[in-house]
Amino acid sequence: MQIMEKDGVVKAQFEENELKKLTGEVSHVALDIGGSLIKMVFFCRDNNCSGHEHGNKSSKDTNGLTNGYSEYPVLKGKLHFLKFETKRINECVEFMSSKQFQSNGGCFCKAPACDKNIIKATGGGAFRFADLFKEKLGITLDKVDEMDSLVAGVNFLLKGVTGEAFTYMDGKNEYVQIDQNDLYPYLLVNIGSGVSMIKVDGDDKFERVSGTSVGGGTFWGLGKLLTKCKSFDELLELSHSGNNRVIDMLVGDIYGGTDYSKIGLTSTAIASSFGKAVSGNKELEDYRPEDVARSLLRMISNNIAQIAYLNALRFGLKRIIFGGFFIRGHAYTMDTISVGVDFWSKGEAKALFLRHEGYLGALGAFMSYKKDGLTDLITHHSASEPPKNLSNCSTVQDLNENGSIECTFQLSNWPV
Ligand SMILES: Nc1ncnc2c1ncn2[C@@H]1O[C@H](COP(=O)(O)OP(=O)(O)O)[C@@H](O)[C@H]1O
Ligand SMILES: CC(C)(COP(=O)(O)O)[C@@H](O)C(=O)NCCC(=O)O
Repeated sequence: MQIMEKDGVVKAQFEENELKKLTGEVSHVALDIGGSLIKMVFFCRDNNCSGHEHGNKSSKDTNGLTNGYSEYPVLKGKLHFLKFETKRINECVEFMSSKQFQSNGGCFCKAPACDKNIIKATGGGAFRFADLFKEKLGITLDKVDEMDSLVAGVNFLLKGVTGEAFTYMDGKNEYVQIDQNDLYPYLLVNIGSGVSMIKVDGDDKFERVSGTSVGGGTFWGLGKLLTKCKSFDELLELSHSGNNRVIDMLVGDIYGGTDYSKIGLTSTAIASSFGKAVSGNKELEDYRPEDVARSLLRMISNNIAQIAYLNALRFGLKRIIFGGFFIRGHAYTMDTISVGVDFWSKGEAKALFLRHEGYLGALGAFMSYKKDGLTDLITHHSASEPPKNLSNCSTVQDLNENGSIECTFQLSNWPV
């Protein structure tokens, strides 16, 4: 069985041998099955951790949990992150089956409300693939609303994980510690296949205020057609060496090389994305795929940044947090978005990015185990070091090494 793609986190944590060691140690799996990717978050107890932190010292069952104690068990371990392509959902199912997630995947607990073959799932695929999970794994997907999950996920990260949020501009990233008393309001812009914009005013207080169908799916879909790239990462990589000016029509192209300063446009500003393709007798083959990829990435990122800014302006929000796997920690994408937000807001609004950008929904679905007795999920320290300077790497992949999150939680529905 091949895992479609291992990002830095997974590579560091889940080489085959490591995966074998995880058997029987995994609990509380949550899925976010989106239009493009399946994101999985699961908790794995530390090997050296018995699973019962405080209270009685009597014998433990095979799960490392106590039998018939008056105290609730406290589990210590890590949250791990993994993703698969939605079109290859069978690989996800095979992975879960091989790790026997169906027998210990839901929860450790025995309370009726917490059946071990029920797992939390969000995203459209929680509806679309419910029968598949039931049929192949005997797992029932307990559906959690996608917007609720995104907000719960981002709030968890912003409150609990040091080094999670950062700004990115001119090749430099800066880690931002957000004061928890000054977290709200903010605009969450989740760039998945499509884009959702959510005004967040409190822990469970939010409103989806806007969205656009021109998102990550558009970039990858059009990019695939126009460049013949075989993978998303190949398309991103290609864009790295491209020059958008070959295809984009700049203000200077229209104004004879000069700025249009009266309305604040420099000669190098893009007047019309892909606009140059109209003039001349060039066919698609006459353009370098890297230039096409670059123009496309710039067009989509700019457009999202502009809609995000307009929504921030609409509600007087100063902080715009960008999530979703479209960003992929890609330097040029983040730079384009940041410059766009800065330019249109005249420096008033700030774009923030997240290290676990693509896992907001899955984390939020994971948090919803709270309702079933998982309480006090406490993170112990940061995912790892705060972001390094990104100037020499094209994606945040390097950053994500050891991106698993150390935590403990308590199971309050453990039978006494
Ligand atoms: N390995 C990948 N395969 C496909 N798309 C990817 C990949 N990595 C990043 N992406 C981008 O991420 C987008 C999906 O982001 P995601 O937040 O997972 O949304 P969804 O929930 O719609 O799947 C894709 O449309 C694409 O732009
Ligand atoms: C329908 C969705 C919430 C699904 O989420 P996704 O799988 O794209 O992450 C999202 O694609 C979206 O918000 N689309 C934009 C629709 C619109 O506002 O025009």
